[in-house]
Amino acid sequence: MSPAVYSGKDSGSPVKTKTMPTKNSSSSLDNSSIDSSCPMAGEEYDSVAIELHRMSAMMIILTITASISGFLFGYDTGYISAALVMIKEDLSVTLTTGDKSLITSSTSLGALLGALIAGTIADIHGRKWVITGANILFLVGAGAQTGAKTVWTMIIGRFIMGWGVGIASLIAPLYISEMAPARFRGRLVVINVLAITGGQVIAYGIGAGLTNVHNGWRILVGISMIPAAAQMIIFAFLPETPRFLVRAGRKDEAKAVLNRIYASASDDELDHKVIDLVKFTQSTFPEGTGLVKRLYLTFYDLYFVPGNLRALIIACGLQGVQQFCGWNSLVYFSATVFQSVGFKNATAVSLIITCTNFLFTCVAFLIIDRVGRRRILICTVWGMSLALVICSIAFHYLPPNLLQSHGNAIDNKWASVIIFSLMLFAAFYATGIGNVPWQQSELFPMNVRGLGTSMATATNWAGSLVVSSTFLTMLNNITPTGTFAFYAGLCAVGWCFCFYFYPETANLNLEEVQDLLKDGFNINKSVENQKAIKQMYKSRASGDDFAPTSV
Ligand SMILES: O[C@H]1[C@H](O)[C@@H](O)[C@H](O)[C@@H](O)[C@H]1O
Repeated sequence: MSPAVYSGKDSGSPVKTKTMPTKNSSSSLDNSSIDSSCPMAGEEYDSVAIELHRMSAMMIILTITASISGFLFGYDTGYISAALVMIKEDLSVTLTTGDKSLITSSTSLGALLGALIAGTIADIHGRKWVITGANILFLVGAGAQTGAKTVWTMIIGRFIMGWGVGIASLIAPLYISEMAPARFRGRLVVINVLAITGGQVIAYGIGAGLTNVHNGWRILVGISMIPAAAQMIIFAFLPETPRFLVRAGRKDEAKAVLNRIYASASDDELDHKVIDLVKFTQSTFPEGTGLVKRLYLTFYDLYFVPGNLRALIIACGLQGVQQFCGWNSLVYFSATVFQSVGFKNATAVSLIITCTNFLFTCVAFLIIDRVGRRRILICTVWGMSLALVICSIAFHYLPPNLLQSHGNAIDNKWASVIIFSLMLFAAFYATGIGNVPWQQSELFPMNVRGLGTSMATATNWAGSLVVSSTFLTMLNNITPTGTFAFYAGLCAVGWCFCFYFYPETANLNLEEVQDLLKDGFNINKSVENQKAIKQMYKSRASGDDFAPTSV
């Protein structure tokens, strides 16, 4: 594959021949104007040009508004750590380990189910309305928990909210990546991850502040209804993605949306962009194919077209590594762990860990397009393993019953090592595997993107479910030392997966990713191609090395 040189006629890629744009195109895109028989569609043109425009303020508004979904994902998974130590007897009983595991994992189970259907619903009804649907689930779930008087009401509330979380976790990055100009896509998707980790920090912060407030956890849960309601209202006024509109045959509307994203683009450039999208998104199903047949064909394409299957293996594998490294055991239970080893304000200590996660997601934001996804993972996943080994050793030497013997664990040197090692773990995690898997939509061609991202997101939540429902039992049965050593081993396996299966996809456009995966995982080829592609964008964008990812 020769990097970055494609025919505008064939690929629809932003990286194409340097033929100049046509001057005679119509601004109105009826169906015939973008039919392949149309003269304009047959001309060669410079489709890099539109990608070199500055990003509009509208794109930033869209990204921030969509990222409220990420915030809710983070907040709703984050507050449970504090809530579990605050609930005490407010649900009529003292929570057992089983109750805590169920309350926590019911969200992951709901999210797993939500993620499974989200991609298909988004393909049928559009991305925008799926976000609204997730908001309704957030509101109902939070309402049920805020007023919960029993453990089961709490579990059901968390389960309903989980559906919202699962749907939102898939749809927000999808919405952003389908809206984003190619060269800003990597970073814009990381903004959603910043919102997730920021949401976790805020949940922990409010949790720490409300620790001693009677029924404070109800306030903590209730607060989540504000952003959910706000996003629902704002989204009513925001557009669908151009891709969905094109696929639905609403090309003029798609062009209008593109006009708001590429605010300074010429009419010609916008028309050609729509033509590109048509080539990418047009349905391959014969006219009149029913829903069941469509689903069957999409499944078939995803699992039996080798390139798609490789994309699926990578996307699901990365999401699996993200979850089975054990990070979320800390998000959900760090306060419980710190409390059990004798920290006085356990939630405040947990806050240090989530803040580290947030700060290093900012680092990822700065380097993801520059350094590349693969390189970041190869350089960070081994560090997670190392940090967990240190943590495991420190737990081994930590005196039991620290609370009774010392008053506060913070005075113990092994306790400090635990905090330090978990901060190190969080830093390595957040820079790499915490966000790279959310770039998943760039791996799939449009015809299997909804289903492919559903499968990958479901893998994420399945991992989260397993971790959240087994972590406390593991602590009891194989001790914290054994538990963290186990996760260190899984991180090592995760590193091997990244090394052998994940090619570098940064700076590639969609055709290049598909092409790359067609006949193998092509790790070496992908790494070699990077320099040439970066160089090409640098010269075209006059020194801007903020290169594109995919269409
Ligand atoms: O990308 C996010 C982020 O890393 C969060 O901290 C974590 O809780 C989520 O599971 C993950 O998907």
